[in-house]
Amino acid sequence: MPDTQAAGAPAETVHVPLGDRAYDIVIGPGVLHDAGRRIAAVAPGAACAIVTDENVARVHLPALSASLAAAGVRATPVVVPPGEASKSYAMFETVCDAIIAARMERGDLVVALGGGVVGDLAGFAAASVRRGMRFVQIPTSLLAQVDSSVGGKTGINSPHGKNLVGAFHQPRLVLADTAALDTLPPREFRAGYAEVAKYGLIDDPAFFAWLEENHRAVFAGGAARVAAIRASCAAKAAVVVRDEREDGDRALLNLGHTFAHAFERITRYDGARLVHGEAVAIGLVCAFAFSARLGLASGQDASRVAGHLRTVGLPTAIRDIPGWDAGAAAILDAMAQDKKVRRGALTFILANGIGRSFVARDVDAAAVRAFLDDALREG
Ligand SMILES: NC(=O)c1ccc[n+]([C@@H]2O[C@H](COP(=O)([O-])OP(=O)(O)OC[C@H]3O[C@@H](n4cnc5c(N)ncnc54)[C@H](O)[C@@H]3O)[C@@H](O)[C@H]2O)c1
Ligand SMILES: O=C(O)C(=O)C[C@@H](O)[C@H](O)[C@H](O)COP(=O)(O)O
Ligand SMILES: [Zn+2]
Repeated sequence: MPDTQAAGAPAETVHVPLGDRAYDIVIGPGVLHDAGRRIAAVAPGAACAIVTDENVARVHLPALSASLAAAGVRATPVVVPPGEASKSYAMFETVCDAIIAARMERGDLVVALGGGVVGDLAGFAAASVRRGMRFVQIPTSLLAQVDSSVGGKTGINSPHGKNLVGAFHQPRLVLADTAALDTLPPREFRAGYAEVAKYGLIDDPAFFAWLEENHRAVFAGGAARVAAIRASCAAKAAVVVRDEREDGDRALLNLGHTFAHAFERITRYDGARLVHGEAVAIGLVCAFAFSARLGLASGQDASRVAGHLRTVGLPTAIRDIPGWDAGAAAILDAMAQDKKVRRGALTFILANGIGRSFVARDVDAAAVRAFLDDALREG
């Protein structure tokens, strides 16, 4: 359970001990204003390409630019349109060329200022330009602060599926300014909450129970919110350190995602209909309902998962996706491109109960199809 006592402190650090790729995640209100000093400390003398989106640039780029200028760091902003559609081949090319045009050298930094879209796109550019530049994450959405800024997965989408082109490229530093979340739209905060709940569902039932009790305080901000972010980062860091490149255990972080990524591809990454965290919420409910159907988890646990996510206002059924008209065959077809597929067989993260998730290889596609048929019928 998170320690909310300590959350009043100005900034806290979660260390990610990855040998020569180790880094700190600094969490707290106002850390953005100190970014210049912290960045200059991890990369003395380096210039920065700040990749951000239009929404975030409007509210948070001035503070970052001022902080870098005060620390004597040369910085060039690269601003992309907001939304999942920017995780594209075309935007990847635009961002890489802008970094190169700004004469950024290999030893310079790509700084991602924004949500997971900016983080994944900028990180992949950092992994690619001059065969690998240094990279700093300044996550400004809840989802990015608890998940996407940590662990080094970067990439873009293909029309065939989510995140199908990318690289593992760890950041040198993560600066999570919890005060930056005050400007985040409520829908996006809720979406990020699905990834927070995910950590409880994977292997920490006490954290899930704490969220059931404290979700109002987490949404309200303050100590409970900082505590939830810190606990999420610590949970993710522990898995990443065990299995950086997803040869085994890291797949647990994909709980709900075999479903979620299929929904996102079918809705063509249209954030007006479905954003990633919402897809994850429905995916988590599906993973538990499917586990219950297979006799692994109890129906009670499956209902508890759906009940909590519904309580915070997240969608919990496929039919909650506006304009949904695809059948089980289309969902299965999308799932066939999942990166966890092995020799054509589906891998799911299933659960024996809340906090008791496991990686299930060779899941029977016919069982998935029957489950989806019923889920679509029942709503
Ligand atoms: N690499 C990973 O490990 C990992 C993990 C989880 C999710 N992801 C990816 O992350 C992406 C989703 O990230 P997201 O939910 O942050 O979406 P996002 O980056 O699209 O951000 C959500 C929206 O909020 C806006 N925004 C962000 N911060 C803001 C702020 N402080 N104030 C005002 N507006 C703000 C953005 O402009 C955008 O419109 C997906 O592409 C998903 O696949 C990656
Ligand atoms: O970091 C991971 O590992 C995750 O699986 C975290 C997920 O929340 C995230 O959406 C990730 O991008 C999905 O990874 P993918 O390999 O399925 O694209
Ligand atoms: Zn995710």
